[in-house]
Amino acid sequence: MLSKQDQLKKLVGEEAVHYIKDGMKIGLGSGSTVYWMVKKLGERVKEEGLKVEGIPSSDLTGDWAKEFGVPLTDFSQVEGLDITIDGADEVDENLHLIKGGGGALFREKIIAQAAKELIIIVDQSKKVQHLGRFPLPVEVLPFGWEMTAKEVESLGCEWKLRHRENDIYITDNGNYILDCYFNEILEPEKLHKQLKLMVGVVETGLFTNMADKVIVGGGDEIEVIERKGQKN
Ligand SMILES: O=C(CO)[C@H](O)[C@H](O)COP(=O)(O)O
Repeated sequence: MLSKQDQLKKLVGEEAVHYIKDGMKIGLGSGSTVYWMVKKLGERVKEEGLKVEGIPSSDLTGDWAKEFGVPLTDFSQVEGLDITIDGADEVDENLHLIKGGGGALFREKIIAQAAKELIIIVDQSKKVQHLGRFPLPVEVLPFGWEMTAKEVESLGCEWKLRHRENDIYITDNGNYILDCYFNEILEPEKLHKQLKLMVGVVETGLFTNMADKVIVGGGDEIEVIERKGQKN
């Protein structure tokens, strides 16, 4: 029996598959909402003979794609993606996002940038006025991470080095993650740029001005929020 939140994740995950057309190259995000999207996409591939290829943003998503029969490719074979569908940890009123709760933010950003359209799928609990209540994941190089953490802290946050059980969490790229407690991020673009200037920072979980559509599940309803204005 799925929890109410998981029912909403399933609802929006399956809804997003309607935006996928025959022949598309698709960026496959990560997380429990994306799980439902990949599963439904696999059904369409089997039942309708849909010809699509996906690039997964994490090893786990790649495993799901194989399990559900979604053909995979990589960036040595394709020049770009038609669409990327991914979850998020927070979405603000301007469709800026925090991502990386599952630790896949770097590859998620690559597939988000490579796509003509980025669709984000969330349950209503992810909608916020300002980003920052969810700790911002920042992927950092293991070498000298302690120095990088001090630099990050100077921007006004507390941080925790992410662990999985008793071990340091290692991303699919072999890096560490600092979960940064800013509480309220009023200028996400500025903060992202400040962090990216730090030599030990690989990528941040701030996805600003990237989402084209956010599909939000709430109650029995689905709300589709479209971006206003041009992308950067
Ligand atoms: O950014 C992510 C992983 O790095 C996920 O998209 C985000 O954490 C949302 O996950 P879920 O759908 O499980 O709530």
